[in-house]
Amino acid sequence: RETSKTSPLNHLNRIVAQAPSSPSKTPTFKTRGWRILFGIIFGSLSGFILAICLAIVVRFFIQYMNRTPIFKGPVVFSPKIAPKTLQSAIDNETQLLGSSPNGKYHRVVLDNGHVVAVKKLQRLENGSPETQNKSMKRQIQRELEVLAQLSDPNLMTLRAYVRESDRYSLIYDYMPNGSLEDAMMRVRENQLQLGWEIRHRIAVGVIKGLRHLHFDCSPRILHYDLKPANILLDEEFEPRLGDCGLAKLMTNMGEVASGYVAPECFQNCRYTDKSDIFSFGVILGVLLTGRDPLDPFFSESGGGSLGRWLRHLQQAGEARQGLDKALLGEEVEDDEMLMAVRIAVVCLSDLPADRPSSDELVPMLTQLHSF
Ligand SMILES: Nc1ncnc2c1ncn2[C@@H]1O[C@H](COP(=O)(O)OP(=O)(O)OP(=O)(O)O)[C@@H](O)[C@H]1O
Repeated sequence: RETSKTSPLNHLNRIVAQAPSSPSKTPTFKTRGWRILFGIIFGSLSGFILAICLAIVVRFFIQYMNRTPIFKGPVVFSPKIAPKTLQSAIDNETQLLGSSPNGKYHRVVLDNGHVVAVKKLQRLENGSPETQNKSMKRQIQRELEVLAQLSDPNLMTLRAYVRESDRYSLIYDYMPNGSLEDAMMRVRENQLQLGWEIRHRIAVGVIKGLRHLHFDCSPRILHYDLKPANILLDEEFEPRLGDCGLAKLMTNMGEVASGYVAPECFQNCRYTDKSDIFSFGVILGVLLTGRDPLDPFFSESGGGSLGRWLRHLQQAGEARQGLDKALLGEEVEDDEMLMAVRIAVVCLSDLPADRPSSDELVPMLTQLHSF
């Protein structure tokens, strides 16, 4: 009945109104869905990023709080040294043992009668900003702690150190027989006789100390400055490597010991364990020939260096002529020494890859007689 009252136009309007929603309204629903989805993704993403940032901040804060403090004054690793009296003993030091552009060695007698060797290093002139300076001091501190942990009969262990501002003093055991440099000088001046047995023992001890640094320490330690002045001799002439791993504290590395530095260090400043082996080769050459690698003889008529001279003699089958006259004697020992010359020549190869490792050299040198 109502239909009958409605005009055709109204009827049409009602049909349009009751018709299912028009296609123009569908995107509104979809957009809302996308918005919700986008909101969820954005919310969780920003929450995730915020959590990461917070974790980083907390981590840095914890790291900052746990930072190793930078020690000033004496840091002692040996029960034989009293920190309280160490500083005054160093200040009153008397006997100078050795001196180089990197610092000075003194013999110091402590209050309790214990004798130590103190290396007073040159002031660190880094001129760096305070923060960099601090991180450098922290790094040096960590490295000194590693050197204090070294425990091998053929290495000088750091017993203590004292830091005063940018100056470090390193304390080691005092070695009554001085260094191999001192000993070889006395040998050349006929004030000391060192037979092959002792020289061989010194060579074996040096390579064992080097093997400990190269293969037993993690990360491996390179010596960087292996030379007779850094090989100390105890009462039985057993050698101990001194100044191990002090590269960061030495401001004049390489200048002093040019006769012992491997060629690649001059050419491309690349220092590896094989560069230490080259220095060992020169030391073995010094023990066998009794000559100083800086002897003018080598530049005048020895082919330019101890290594080239030894190689030339060995290739010509005349290695015996290179041996220290004071060593020549029994035939068995001569054979051992000639084998040692061959080993020295390989260690002095120009290419680092051609040199044996310290690990290979220990059995080669200890079993000379079996070759
Ligand atoms: N622990 C020690 N006991 C006894 N004498 C030592 C000891 N350490 C060093 N010496 C003496 O000091 C000398 C070395 O002095 P120093 O280290 O200043 O010279 P260097 O090794 O040529 O210098 P650098 O290594 O800084 O280039 C050795 O030859 C030795 O006589």
